Amino acid sequence: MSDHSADVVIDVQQLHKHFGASPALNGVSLQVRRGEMVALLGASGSGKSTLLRHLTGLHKADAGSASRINVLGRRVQQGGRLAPDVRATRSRVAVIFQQFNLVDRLPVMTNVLAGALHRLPLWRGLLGRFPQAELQRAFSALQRVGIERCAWQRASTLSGGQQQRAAISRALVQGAEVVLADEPIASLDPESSRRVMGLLAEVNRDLGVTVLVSLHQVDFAFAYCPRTVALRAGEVVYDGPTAALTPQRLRDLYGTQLDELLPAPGAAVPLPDTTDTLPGFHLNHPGLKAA
Ligand SMILES: Nc1ncnc2c1ncn2[C@@H]1O[C@H](COP(=O)(O)OP(=O)(O)OP(=O)(O)O)[C@@H](O)[C@H]1O
Repeated sequence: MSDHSADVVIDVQQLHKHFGASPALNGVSLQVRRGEMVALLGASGSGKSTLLRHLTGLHKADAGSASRINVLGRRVQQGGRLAPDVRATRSRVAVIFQQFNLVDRLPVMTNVLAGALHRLPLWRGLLGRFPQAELQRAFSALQRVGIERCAWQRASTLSGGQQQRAAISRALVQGAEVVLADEPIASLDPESSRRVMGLLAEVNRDLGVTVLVSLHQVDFAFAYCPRTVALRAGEVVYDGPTAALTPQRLRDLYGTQLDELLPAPGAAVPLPDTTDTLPGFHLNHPGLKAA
């Protein structure tokens, strides 16, 4: 991988994290190249969220440790200290959480436009006056994920799957080069899960966005992610092609934890899907004025 160091957009070296006396990450090293779609697999408590949160500096590694994280060629943190310009890096990275993706009381459109705030003057965000080009971009992003008809609804009225699709729209409006998705399908039904994973795969394939997505369902890793990094108890126990994760290999890696990673008996195989969009919807709402 060192031959392609310019392509490495996520570079984690020797990441150590304790919460109190308990180790959560124990020397995790990981590199992801531009344009990859990688599953971060692991049972509950294996450290997936903790790792993802370090990538944008939401968690700091153990002070004084050898931990070092670079994203998009810029230092995020080293030895438990955040880089002073971490905000600039964050503006190029979108984070999609399992829940709490959106501001409930605001319209979906406003939530999606939040992706544009990093490149606009503060007053525009405060007054809700967005340039026409940004409104158009937000609407196109909602069309892309197939929920433009929900643009003017309060976010709280959307289903979980629709909320995740809105979060993907926001990432598109942001122009994110990297998407970090933390269990984005953990609380969704299988059909919504398929739709959300399909959209992440589409964004990765069509726009070249690098995607690191944590999952605890191995079948979704098989269906959508060519590469899997598997965590167990805060350590990387596998990093390679998802297709090479045979049932025996998974059993060797996870033992009794494997039940948590397998689909329920009889569950449908989550094959990739395409999105449907509704033609003929237009940008037209008095609540947000183009200016
Ligand atoms: N803020 C925190 N304070 C204390 N301990 C924490 C904190 N966040 C995570 N932990 C602990 O760190 C370990 C890793 O947790 P983490 O949430 O990263 O796992 P995970 O793989 O994302 O699990 P899940 O799939 O359940 O979200 C767990 O033992 C957890 O209890």
